[in-house]
Amino acid sequence: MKIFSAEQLHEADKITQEKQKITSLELMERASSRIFEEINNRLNGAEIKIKVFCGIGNNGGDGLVVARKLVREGYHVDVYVVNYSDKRSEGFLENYRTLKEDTKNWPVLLKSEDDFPEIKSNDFVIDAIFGIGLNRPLVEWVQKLIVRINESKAFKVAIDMPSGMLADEIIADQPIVEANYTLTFQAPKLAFFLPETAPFAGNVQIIDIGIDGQYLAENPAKAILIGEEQAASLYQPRSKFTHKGNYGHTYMVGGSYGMMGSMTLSSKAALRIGVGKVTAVIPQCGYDILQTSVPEAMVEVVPHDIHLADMKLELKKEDIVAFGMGAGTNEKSIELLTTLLNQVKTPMLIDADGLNMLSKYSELLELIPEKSILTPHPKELERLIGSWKNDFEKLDKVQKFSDKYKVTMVIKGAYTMTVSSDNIYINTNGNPGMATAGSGDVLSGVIAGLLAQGYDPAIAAVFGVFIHAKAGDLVVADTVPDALIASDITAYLGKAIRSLFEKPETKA
Ligand SMILES: NC(=O)C1=CN([C@@H]2O[C@H](COP(=O)(O)OP(=O)(O)OC[C@H]3O[C@@H](n4cnc5c(N)ncnc54)[C@H](O)[C@@H]3O)[C@@H](O)[C@H]2O)[C@@H](O)CC1
Ligand SMILES: [K+]
Repeated sequence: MKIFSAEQLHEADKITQEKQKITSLELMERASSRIFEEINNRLNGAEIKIKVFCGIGNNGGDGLVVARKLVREGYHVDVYVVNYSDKRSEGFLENYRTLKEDTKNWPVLLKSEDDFPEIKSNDFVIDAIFGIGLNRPLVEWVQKLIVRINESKAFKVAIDMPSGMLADEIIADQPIVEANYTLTFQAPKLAFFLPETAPFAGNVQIIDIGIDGQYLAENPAKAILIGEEQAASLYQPRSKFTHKGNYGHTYMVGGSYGMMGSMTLSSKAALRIGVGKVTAVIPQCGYDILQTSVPEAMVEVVPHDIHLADMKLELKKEDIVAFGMGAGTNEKSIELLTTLLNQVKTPMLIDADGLNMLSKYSELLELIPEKSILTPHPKELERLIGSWKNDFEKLDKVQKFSDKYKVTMVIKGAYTMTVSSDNIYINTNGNPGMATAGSGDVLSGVIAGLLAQGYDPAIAAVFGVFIHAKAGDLVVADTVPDALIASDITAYLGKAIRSLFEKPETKA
């Protein structure tokens, strides 16, 4: 699913009105009716006090329409107009008039802190103060109102966006409504998925308001949310008349004394995702460990007992090399990475300590083979690209890094983002149980295994991240997040792929 910028969404509204020959007011009525239906379905006539906070733009207009419909349905509704400016939109003014005429429900005008109503924890708050039009810092009393709404602990539903949040940037230290639900129009917004802002959106539900399909199809997305259907379309099924040579050979290079588990986890995951052959390249101390715990893998040892050291690998031109899992940053290990970067011409996967080596010796960055995949967690990312002032700047820096070095970056987190030059792919499945030792090693094995099977690197990253997270979700469906360990993810990789092709009624 595509994610558009606020500017694109404003344009999409306009084009929809032109093409469908409807007024802005009619589109607002349509959109807000859908919001009303969602809320009404959930409340189901509950005797609850509803407080609707409306701004004076079109988001406020939506709030007024929803309020009018709730009043008509017999709910107890109080409407507050957050009068932050005199520039009321036509959609607001028209619906303000209708609400008053139609329901005799007079909104309360809020102009300062003195006017704030008491909000109780059992109230139901609808936030229609700002939507995608918010583009500058809020005046102080409106900030205080948002803080007051949050402190109330009332259940909060935001229309289109939680107020205070911008779709495409962040204003430092500005409070944002902590919504339990965000009912958002037509397309998700990028801010819903970034670590700093995502928690404020709560559960996001997309409300289809019939925006022009051609606009949505033809305009470039700011980012893409990867869903099951799309993941399924990326999968490359095996054909009958093939042998292991058709499924690639991946060299997993890493490990050090005490960290050999990284190599067993990543090697096994590469095999489980379907690679033809795996060779683990490890220090001598890991020989028995690897041979015993991953009998399907071949093992080559480097000329050192407890850490990696320089050696020449006999690679075929299509072989894939994954470097860094559990490697440590010993000088000798860096020599091996340098040799590999000079030798390998196919895209590599670089993870963990491999990334730390690249940060420490930035001249190595120039040697990374084109289309390689880097899989940093936030700390490793910071060492690579420097610090950022907010998540939007981080994405911008990652895109520039990806462009400069022609690599795909997998930014690991609750919502993992894969950045390949202009494209940002967002993964939302996965669960907190996956925040556990070794889960990144499994991901490296999965992506390297897909690369070796001939997946295009960006696709190997996107599909690998999706399947890894899906496997984690299937594990948790059978247990609790706390109990998940990394090898469980590997064990469920097959089920994760199979789940993409199961009919909805047979799905777990
Ligand atoms: N016909 C349409 O265009 C539709 C619009 N819709 C709603 O309209 C919303 C967008 O409406 P608007 O563009 O009117 O914007 P908002 O209602 O989000 O904001 C109102 C106006 O406030 C001003 N503003 C921005 N930051 C401010 C600040 N810090 N302090 C004071 N004023 C500030 C801006 O000029 C902005 O236009 C969407 O989020 C959605 O809820 C929906 O009804 C769907 C249809
Ligand atoms: K809102």
